[in-house]
Amino acid sequence: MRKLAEHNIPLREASITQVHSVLRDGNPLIVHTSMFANALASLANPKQQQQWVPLAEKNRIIGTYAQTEIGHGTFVRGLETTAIFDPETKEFVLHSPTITSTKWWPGGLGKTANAAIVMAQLYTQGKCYGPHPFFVQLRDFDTHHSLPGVILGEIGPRLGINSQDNGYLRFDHYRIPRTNMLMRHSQVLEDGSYVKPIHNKLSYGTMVWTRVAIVHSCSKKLACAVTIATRYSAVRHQSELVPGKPEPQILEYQTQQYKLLPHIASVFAILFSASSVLRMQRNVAASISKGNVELLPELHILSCAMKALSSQDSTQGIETCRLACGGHGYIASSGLPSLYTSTTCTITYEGENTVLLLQVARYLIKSYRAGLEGLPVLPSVMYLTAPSAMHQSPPLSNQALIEAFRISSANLVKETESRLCRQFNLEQNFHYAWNRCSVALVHCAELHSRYYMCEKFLSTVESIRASDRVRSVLQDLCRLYLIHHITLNQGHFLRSGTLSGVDLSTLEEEMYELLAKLRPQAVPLVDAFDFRDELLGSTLGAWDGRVYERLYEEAQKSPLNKTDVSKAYHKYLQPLMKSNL
Ligand SMILES: CCCCCCCCCCCCCCCC(=O)SCCNC(=O)CCNC(=O)[C@H](O)C(C)(C)COP(=O)(O)OP(=O)(O)OC[C@H]1O[C@@H](n2cnc3c(N)ncnc32)[C@H](O)[C@@H]1OP(=O)(O)O
Ligand SMILES: Cc1cc2nc3c(=O)[nH]c(=O)nc-3n(C[C@H](O)[C@H](O)[C@H](O)COP(=O)(O)OP(=O)(O)OC[C@H]3O[C@@H](n4cnc5c(N)ncnc54)[C@H](O)[C@@H]3O)c2cc1C
Repeated sequence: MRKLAEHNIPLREASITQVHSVLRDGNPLIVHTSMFANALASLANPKQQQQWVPLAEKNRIIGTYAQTEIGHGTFVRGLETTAIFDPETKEFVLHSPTITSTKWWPGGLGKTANAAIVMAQLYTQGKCYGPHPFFVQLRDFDTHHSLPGVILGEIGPRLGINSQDNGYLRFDHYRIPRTNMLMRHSQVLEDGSYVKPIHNKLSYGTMVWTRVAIVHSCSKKLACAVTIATRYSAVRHQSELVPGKPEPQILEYQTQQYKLLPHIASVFAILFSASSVLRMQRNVAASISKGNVELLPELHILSCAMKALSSQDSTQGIETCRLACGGHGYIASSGLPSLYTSTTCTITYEGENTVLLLQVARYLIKSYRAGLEGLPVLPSVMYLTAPSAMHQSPPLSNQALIEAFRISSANLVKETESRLCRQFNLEQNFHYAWNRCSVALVHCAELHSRYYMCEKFLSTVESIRASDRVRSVLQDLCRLYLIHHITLNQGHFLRSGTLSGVDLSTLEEEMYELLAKLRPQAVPLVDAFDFRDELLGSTLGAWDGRVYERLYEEAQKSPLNKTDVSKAYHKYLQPLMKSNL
């Protein structure tokens, strides 16, 4: 926090710096600096901001974002916590009517936060208007005791991020002033009348913002993992590549290059996509402040798509890096286990990936149908009904590969839409038909998202300002990324007729050549990510390559090594050894 202040970084921008990576097993302040700060910035009106933002900036108020309940995380409309307006006292009464309405999971809620943005069903004049955000004080600002009517606790150990106190929260008819409803987009007036927002999903804005931040953080986490595994692979010598010759660096094995280089490429693909979505988010935020919500659906879908893909890719990439380090990848001091546990949760939080991909698929199907009818569709999905441009680029050029992605994605959407129509004719119910097609729909969303990421990678590399040598390395990496994902998705390209079996064999050959060509660049590429050793926190990945010394030194810190004979020997082992069992 001192560093943020020193560098004049506003609270809500802390999450896109590397400040949170310093704490490896999660951070009780992360939701405060990200979602809470952003909710105040985007959902509170100017007067409310004046009241709470300075206190939050000074950490007098430490907040969290309390939306998920034990019973509902995904289905936000199903939340059960109520906020009923009492016109007599001009207050909202917050209440948790059932066990399933208990808020569950919010980061920092258990012990750290003294306030929260609470999402609750808004009732006024006898009518429910759906989930709305409220600023709620939970603890006394001086003593830190929970306030009467607020029941708080921590939910217990998790797979990872255990330095973060994820909490639970119940309300017992807890009263807050009317003016604590975040009123930038919708309001409840003193007489209880409701003023609706210009778009009914604006109250979901904090989730959209966080999804964009997650994409960025996924590229950083994956960059840490590939740095560790690549440096280690240059230090580690094992087996014989040629019988009788010295043991080579394990990075010489083609299989090892195949494990690492596509994930190094992936760091760039995710980073460039993150920058593109971030730019779009800034434009949309500026438009919204002028009352224009036209591009909000596009931003929602793009952030869902990129959050889903980047969390999946980075999690898989980190696990591959761990495996690529053999036994030493399993030791905590390698840094890889905590990178994995603090990244795999991004698949679930801020919208479970399948659910987000189904949002993308819904948009694809709607846009495809609109395009067929000649209705206007937004830029990222115009290609679904645009004519094929396959013949215009040289065969197997980067542009041709992007076109192959585009046509295959459009083809899959077309096929799936026909399936949906057939299923609808059988079921006579759109929702049942949708469910029956949902595996295919998720595949549509994945291919569309991959197309977007490939396209962003290529267009960024083509326009980037860099020396010829650096550009050439990035071009090779980008090429490797495109080919790698084509080989992983060969079925779609064969089905759409955009690539033949011979094309795929040619591309595969090229991929193997690229692995060898990029091998000498692997260490410089990860060095260029420029992580300090303190930030990586890894015995295997430190810059000086003293892997074995560091492993040994770290082992000395184990509490079991404080004494030669442990207490457990006297208590359990010795009696067992003498018992003749
Ligand atoms: C280096 C280290 C640094 C680390 C730096 C990390 C970063 C910082 C990390 C902080 C750490 C976070 C920790 C986790 C924090 C939680 O996890 S907080 C809880 C997050 N919860 C979720 O994400 C819940 C997911 N669910 C949802 O968002 C919604 O329920 C769903 C799935 C979008 C569905 O919403 P719904 O209201 O039922 O809407 P639905 O009927 O499906 O759709 C109606 C229309 O609304 C549209 N719509 C839905 N949502 C939206 C939206 N948001 N905007 C616009 N339109 C929308 C739909 O597209 C649809 O449009 P049409 O097709 O009708 O045109
Ligand atoms: C580490 C961590 C931190 C978190 N921090 C916060 C926080 O700070 N604040 C907060 O409010 N919440 C937080 N959460 C909660 C998180 O946002 C939810 O867990 C997440 O949105 C998923 O919802 P769920 O748990 O209800 O999963 P569920 O929706 O119950 O998912 C279970 C399964 O059902 C499937 N499913 C659900 N709905 C559908 C559908 N419509 N179609 C197809 N399949 C479906 C899913 O794909 C999944 O396979 C956190 C969670 C974690 C793990």
